[in-house]
Amino acid sequence: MAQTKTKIDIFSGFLGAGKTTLIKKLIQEAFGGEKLVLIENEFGEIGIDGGFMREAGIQVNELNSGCICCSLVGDFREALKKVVETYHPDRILIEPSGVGKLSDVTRAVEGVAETLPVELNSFVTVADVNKVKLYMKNFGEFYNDQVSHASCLILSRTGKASQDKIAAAVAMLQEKNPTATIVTTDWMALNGKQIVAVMDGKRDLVAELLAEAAASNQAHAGEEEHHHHHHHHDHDGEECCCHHDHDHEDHDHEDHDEHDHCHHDHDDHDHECCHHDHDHEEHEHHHEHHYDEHGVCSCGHHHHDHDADEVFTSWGRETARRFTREDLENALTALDSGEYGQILRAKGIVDGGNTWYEFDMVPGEHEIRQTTPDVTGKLCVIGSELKEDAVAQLFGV
Ligand SMILES: Nc1nc2c(ncn2[C@@H]2O[C@H](COP(=O)(O)OP(=O)(O)OP(=O)(O)O)[C@@H](O)[C@H]2O)c(=O)[nH]1
Repeated sequence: MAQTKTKIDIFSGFLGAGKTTLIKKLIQEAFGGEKLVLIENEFGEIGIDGGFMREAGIQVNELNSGCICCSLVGDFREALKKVVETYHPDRILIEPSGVGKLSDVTRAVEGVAETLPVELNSFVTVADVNKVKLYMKNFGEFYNDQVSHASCLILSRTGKASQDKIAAAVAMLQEKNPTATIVTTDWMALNGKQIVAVMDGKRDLVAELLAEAAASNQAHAGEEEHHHHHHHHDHDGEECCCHHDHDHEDHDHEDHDEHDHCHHDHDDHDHECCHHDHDHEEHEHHHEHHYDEHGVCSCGHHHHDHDADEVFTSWGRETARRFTREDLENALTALDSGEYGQILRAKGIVDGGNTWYEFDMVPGEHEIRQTTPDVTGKLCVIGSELKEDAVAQLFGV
């Protein structure tokens, strides 16, 4: 009798998009009775979601050691293999880091699928309807990869969004991914089973992606390749002298019509091999690297993909400090001011004295909820150009 394959579903999406929320909904409403394993890869030093999921009795394997795209070739494949061999689950849900590239994850899954009884079932990307434009522009290299490689795009927060906002988001997403089904209905109005039916509906795309991933895996195994492929040369020996890949293909030339203000000049990283700042946003306009048509910088080096940890910083602390709701309100409001860098995500769980609080923050909104005690308080803040000392001071830790 043929062995039943473990289905793998990947839930990609930028920081704070709603991946965990969606996964929880599907676990409750659609995957009942199945033996599930959730693999989370949080970008950050402190895993917050793991505890929440454990409460629901779901096996969680956290890989907090940086982001998935950095540790992909080693850790991630190993973790996936271990999970399959140890638990033989019906389904593995993978939640990559919000700043992971979906193409990296699917490639790794495909690598594992060659030797284990697993099949890539779906790869969805959750996108906050309010942030599509902003993130496409500022973090396109990561964001657009997630959008363009998805078999299904699921918009979050559409319940409160205007028709125009939703239509604009859909148009931008369709430009990057014309074939994916886009779920625009507020999740609250849908049953998880309806969402899963859409996720499962794009088998032709799965086949396409598998073929693409297989070809890409082969290319990885081979020697050097053309500059615009999404390859990680740090694994096969070709690095820029700054030890990072640089890929500029996703940088657009749109004008700055939003008030977004991220400046990726990487002051705290030594990226000046060619005596130019590797500034991801500014060179949309200044082209300080002077690339020729082969993608070779004037410093004589190829520049390829950025690793997430070049662009995003995560700050995390475990703390026994007590916070009132007001303390948290003030801190989360201050985080959104721009004074602490461009904060993209904050979450945590803290002792509130008579109760405990957990909180979530994405640009423009935050939420504080009462919760049950944890073993200690945890704080996590992710952003670009994060002022870590100031953040620590803000939380008084
Ligand atoms: N109103 C509303 N809030 C949402 C929706 N989706 C997510 N949220 C809220 O947004 C915050 C972040 O959601 P998560 O599900 O943790 O997002 P995530 O993509 O897992 O975030 P990371 O942990 O950064 O990877 C939480 O406070 C959610 O309650 C939605 O569709 N509507």
